[in-house]
Amino acid sequence: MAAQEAVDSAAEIAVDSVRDREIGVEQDHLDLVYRRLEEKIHEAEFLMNDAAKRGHVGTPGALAERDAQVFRAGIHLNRLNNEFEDFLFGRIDLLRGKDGQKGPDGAYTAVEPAEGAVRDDNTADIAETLHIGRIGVLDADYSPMVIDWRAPAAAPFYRSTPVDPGRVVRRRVIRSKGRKVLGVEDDLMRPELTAYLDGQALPVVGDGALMAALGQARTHTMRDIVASIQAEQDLVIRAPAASVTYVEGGPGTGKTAVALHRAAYLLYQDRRRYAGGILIVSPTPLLVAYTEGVLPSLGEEGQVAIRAVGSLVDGAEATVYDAPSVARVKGSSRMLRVLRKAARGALELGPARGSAAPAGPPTRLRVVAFGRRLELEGEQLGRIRRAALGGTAPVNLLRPRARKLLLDALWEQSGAGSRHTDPELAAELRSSFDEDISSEDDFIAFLDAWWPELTPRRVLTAMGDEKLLGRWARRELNPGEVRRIARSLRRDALSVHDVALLDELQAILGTPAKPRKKRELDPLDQLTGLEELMPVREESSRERAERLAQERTEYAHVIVDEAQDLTPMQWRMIGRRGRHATWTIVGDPAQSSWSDPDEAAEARDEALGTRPRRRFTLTVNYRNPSEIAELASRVLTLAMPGSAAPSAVRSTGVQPRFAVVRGDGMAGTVRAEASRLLDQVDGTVGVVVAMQRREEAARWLAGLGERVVALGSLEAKGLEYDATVVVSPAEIADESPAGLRVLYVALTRATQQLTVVSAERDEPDASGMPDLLRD
Ligand SMILES: Nc1ncnc2c1ncn2[C@@H]1O[C@H](COP(=O)(O)OP(=O)(O)OP(=O)(O)O)[C@@H](O)[C@H]1O
Repeated sequence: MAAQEAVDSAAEIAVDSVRDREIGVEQDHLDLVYRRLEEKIHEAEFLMNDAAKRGHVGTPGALAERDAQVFRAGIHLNRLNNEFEDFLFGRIDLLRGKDGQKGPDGAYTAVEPAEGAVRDDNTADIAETLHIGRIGVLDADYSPMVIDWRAPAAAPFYRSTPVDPGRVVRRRVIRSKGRKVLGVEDDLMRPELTAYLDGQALPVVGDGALMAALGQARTHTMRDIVASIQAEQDLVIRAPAASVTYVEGGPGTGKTAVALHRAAYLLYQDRRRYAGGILIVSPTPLLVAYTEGVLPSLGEEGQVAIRAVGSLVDGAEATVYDAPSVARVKGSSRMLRVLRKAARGALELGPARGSAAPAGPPTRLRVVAFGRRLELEGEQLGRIRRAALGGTAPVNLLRPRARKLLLDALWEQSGAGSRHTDPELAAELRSSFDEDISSEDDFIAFLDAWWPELTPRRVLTAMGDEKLLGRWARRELNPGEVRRIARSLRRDALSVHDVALLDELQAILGTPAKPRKKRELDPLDQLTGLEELMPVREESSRERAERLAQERTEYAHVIVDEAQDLTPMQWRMIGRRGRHATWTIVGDPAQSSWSDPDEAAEARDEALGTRPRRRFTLTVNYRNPSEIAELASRVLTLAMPGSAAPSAVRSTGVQPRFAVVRGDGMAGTVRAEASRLLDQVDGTVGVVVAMQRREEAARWLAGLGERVVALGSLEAKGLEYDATVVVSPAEIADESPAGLRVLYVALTRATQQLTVVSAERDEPDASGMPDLLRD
C-alpha cells in the first residue's frame, strides 16, 4: 500500500513539474507579447501627443488631421488597455501544411498536412506553433505573435477534432490573468502520433479545457467561451453572413453563446458593412443583463445593440405579464386587422384629452369665403373621411389628403369654379381660395380635431374601451376576448405583447415629417465660425452604443435569440428593423412558450422574405449533466413526442433530488431545499416557480443572500445556475397551453444539481417523484 502511494505521489510530482514547465513556456511567450504591446501603447500615446501638438497649428487642415489621428490612436489605446486582461488564451501546434503559403495574418494557410508530414513510424515534427487571443499582435517583423480568434488562421483551433484533426496535433487552452499565466489544459487531436517540438517529445497537460470550463461555478453573468468553442459551434459562428443563418439546438447547446460570438466575428470580418449596426434581440431583460458582458469581453461594444423584445420601441418598456389567454390573442396576427380598424376608428374620437380643442369629434365645418358661409356636416364629412382613408399611406400621413378633399368640397359648394371659364384664372382663384381657407383659424381648429394626429399610445389606450374595441374587433375577436384584451389595456403598465402592438400602430399611423431641429450653436462660436472646426467631444463606447441604439431603426444584421418564443406580431416588429439585413436566427422549438408555432413560423417567414436559409443544428448539451438531461427528456417526450434531446457532454454522478411539500407548507420546503443547495455549490441557485407565484417565492427566500434568486417559469428562459429548485412541475405545466415546453425550459437550467419540489397536485410517488416526470 505504502509502495503504491509512493509510486502515485512520484507520478503526481512528475505531472506537476511538466505542468509548471509548460506554464513557464507560455509565460515566456506572454512576456514577449506584453513587451510588444507596451511598445504599441507608446506608439499610440506618441500619436496622440503628436496630434495634440498639431492642434496648435490651427489651420483647418491640421485640425482635421489631428482629429483623425486622435480618433485612431484613441481606439488603439482603448483596445489595448481593455484587452490586456486575459487576452491570450490558446495555442495550436501544427504539422507541416500542404501549400507552404502564408495568409494575410502571417500564418500558413493550409488546413491539411503535407504529404510525408507524418512519418511511416507514426512520428512527426511540429512545423508551426500559433498563439490565439482576443486581438492579433504582430512582432516588429510582422510575424504573428498572437492571432485574433476570428482570423481564418485561428479556425483550426476550433475546428480540429480527433476525428478530423487537419494539421493540429495539440490544442492548448492557456488560462491567464493580466500578465500571469495560471494554467494550461491540452487536448490531443492526434493521440496516435508521437510528435516532436524542437527535438523534444510534445508534452501534454491536463484533461482538456472544455471540461474545466464547464465545471466552473456560475455567476449572474455569462462568460465568453472563446477558449473552448467546439467545432459544430465554430461552423455557425463563422458561417457567411449572407441571407439567413438558422440555428436549432436543444437546451444548453450554446445557442446564445454562439449568437454572441457570431456578432463579434461578423464585425471583425467586415467592420465597414456592420457599421450599420447589429441588433441582438433577446426574450427578457434578465437574459440581456446576463449576456451583456460577453461582447465587451470579446472586444466589441459600440456596434452591437442587445435589446429585450419588450424594449425595442423607444419610450416603451414592458414591465408586466399578460395572462396566457390574453397573450395568445395579442400576439396573434388577427390583431393586425384589429389595429388597422382601431387606428382609423380612433380618428373619430376627436382631439386628445388635454388639448385646447373641445372634447369629442367636431360634427360641422363652417368657414366664410367670398362673403358667404360654407358648411360641411354629417354624411358629407363621413364621405370625405372614407374617401381620404381609401389611400394606402399611413393614417397620419393621409391628413393632407383629407385637407385637400375638404377644400374640394368647400370649393364646390362655393360655386366659384363655374364662374370662370378661363382655366388659368380659375386655377389662380382656386389656389388663393385654398390658401385663404387653410389659414383660417376655424378651419385649422376643425382639421386638428377632425383628423387629429394620432400616437400609438392614444390608439392603444382607446382600445381599452370595451365598446370601442368591440366595434373595431367585431370580425376578429369574440366578446370574451374583447373583454379580456380591453381590460388588460386599461392598466398603466405595458406587457411585452403591448410593445409589439405599439410598434405595429406606429407603422399603421406613420410619423408626420417634422422640421429638423437645428443644433443650438453658441452665439460666440457662430460669430467666429469656430463651431465648425471644434472637434466633437469624444464619446465613450457605451455612450456611442446607446446613441446608436436610439437613433437606429434598422440594422445591417439581426440576431434573434430564443426565436421560438416570438409571436407573429413580434416577428413583424423585428422584421421592420431588418428589412435590408442579413439574419441569424437561433432557437429551439421544444422550448417554445408560444401556443401556435405554425402561425409564428408563417410570420417569421414573412419577416425574412425569400432570402435563402442556411440551417445548422447543434447537438451537444454543455450545460446539464446527463443525470438532469435524462430527467428533462421525459418532459420533452410529453411536450413534443418524437423529438430528440441533445446529448449531455458530462455526468456528475449526482441524481436529481425529489422533495415533497409537507407540514410546513411550500414556503418552508422550498426555502430548506434552496439553503441545502447553497451549501452544496459555490455559485448560483435558481428557484423556478409558476408565474403566479413569483412574488411569494421571492419572499420565501428572503435573507438567503445574493447567490439565490426566485424566477417565474417564463423568466428562466436562457438563464443558468449551478443548481435549481423547480417548484411544482404540474403547476408550471398547467399554467399555459405551452406549459409542458415551459416546464422543459425550467428543468434544463442547472449545471450541477436539480431539486424538484412536488405539491399534492403533482401526485408524487413514494420516492417523491411527480407524476409528470415518471418514466
Ligand atoms: N464550447 C463551449 N465551451 C465552454 N462552455 C460552453 C461551450 N458551449 C456552451 N457552453 C456553456 O454551456 C452553457 C449553455 O450555453 P447557452 O446558454 O449558450 O446555451 P443555449 O443553447 O442558448 O441554451 P438554452 O436554449 O437552454 O437557453 C453556457 O454556460 C455556456 O457558456
